[in-house]
Amino acid sequence: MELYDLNEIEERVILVGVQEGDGDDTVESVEELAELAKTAGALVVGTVIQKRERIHPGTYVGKGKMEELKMLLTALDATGIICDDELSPVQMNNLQQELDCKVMDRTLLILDIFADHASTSEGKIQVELAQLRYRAVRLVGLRNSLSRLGGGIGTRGPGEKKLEMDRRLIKERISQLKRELEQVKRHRELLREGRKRDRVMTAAIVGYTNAGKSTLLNTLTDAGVLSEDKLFATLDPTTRMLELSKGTKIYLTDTVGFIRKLPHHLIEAFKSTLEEAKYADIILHVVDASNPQMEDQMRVVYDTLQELEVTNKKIVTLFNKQDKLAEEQILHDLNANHVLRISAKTGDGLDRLREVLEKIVTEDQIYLERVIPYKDAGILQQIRKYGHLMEEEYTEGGIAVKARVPKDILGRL
Ligand SMILES: Nc1nc2c(ncn2[C@@H]2O[C@H](COP(=O)(O)OP(=O)(O)OP(=O)(O)O)[C@@H](O)[C@H]2O)c(=O)[nH]1
Ligand SMILES: [Mg+2]
Repeated sequence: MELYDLNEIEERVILVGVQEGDGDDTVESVEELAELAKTAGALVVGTVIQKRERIHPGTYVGKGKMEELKMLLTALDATGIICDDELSPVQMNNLQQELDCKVMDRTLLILDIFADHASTSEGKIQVELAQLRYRAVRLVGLRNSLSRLGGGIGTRGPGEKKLEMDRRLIKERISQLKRELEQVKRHRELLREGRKRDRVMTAAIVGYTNAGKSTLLNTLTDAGVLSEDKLFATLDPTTRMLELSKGTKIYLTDTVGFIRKLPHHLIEAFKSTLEEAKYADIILHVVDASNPQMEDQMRVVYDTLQELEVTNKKIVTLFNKQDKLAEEQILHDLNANHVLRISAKTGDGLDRLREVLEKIVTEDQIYLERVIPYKDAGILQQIRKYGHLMEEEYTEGGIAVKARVPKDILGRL
């Protein structure tokens, strides 16, 4: 009989951050690291922040802090530390030797959460790829670190559980995963092309993790996507059709959330998923208006969109979770176009959102009033398929129609 489940080991961790120069968001970043640690199932028992001109290239923190950490580890009975930046292989090894505890970093933590939440084969391939790339250059440090508890953070994932893989095997596995990903990517492209051929616009729901993106999709379309008060609840994009008014439709795609210091390996591996926004016509940017870090989070979203080369889109900014705000917290000066206050949870403001979406969709369409000869009745089918047939009247001279059609279709009619 097993006395304890290896996955349920209690990890007691100390969070470590370095505030470089006059950087000012270290505290917030470390608070978020605590959320990530919680999501990954660890118990945060302490936090250490060091101010330094720059991160120590060999040991992340300086000598003095290292001594402090050693004492804290014993005093707090901690099993490991989590550093708020991605550690180089050298830093990881040195910390491991100096502190003689499990050494983790922000990237390992995020990869672990992704690994835990990946459910589709595409998600799993992407996570494993990102994990292997991260591990490949840190084999020694990770092996020493992760073998300590025999489980927990850093050991979750679709791939090989043991870290005994050698570099050559990892390389082979990486090429295999890349080939598999190529296929999945093509499949995703086909789906996208299919939607494009339908002439139905797509809106991508993007935003910081936990902003309420999935809740919004669920409230609007009954999509039944998992929404949770956890970071990165969603990894795989879900697309649903939303009927705006009779005949006007739009596709909505829920996407993986963004976070500050999103590991480079993840961006690379998740490119095909993250790129859903790149091929959308409209960006619905969901913001958690109840979060004190709202502005920083919005900036991270803009930066990430830029990195993914998502440009020239119509953006609708949605200040969500209004139901959580006190009257004095509500911003009253939101007059800019396409900025709305909503509650995805209560449904407040969503009628207005539907109106805005309808306006955007119809902006791209041209109003048409015309009598179509009976011999060209096929045109009606085209209008029904690609546009919005508002009225049809059968007269002597032909069919009198009032309709809206996408600009690029007009020539064909
Ligand atoms: N009070 C309130 N809570 C909300 C609202 N919208 C979402 N939430 C809550 O916020 C949490 C996160 O919601 P999700 O919809 O999972 O957020 P997400 O943006 O999809 O998050 P990830 O997929 O993890 O990136 C859940 O606990 C929701 O119930 C809202 O309008 N009001
Ligand atoms: Mg979600």
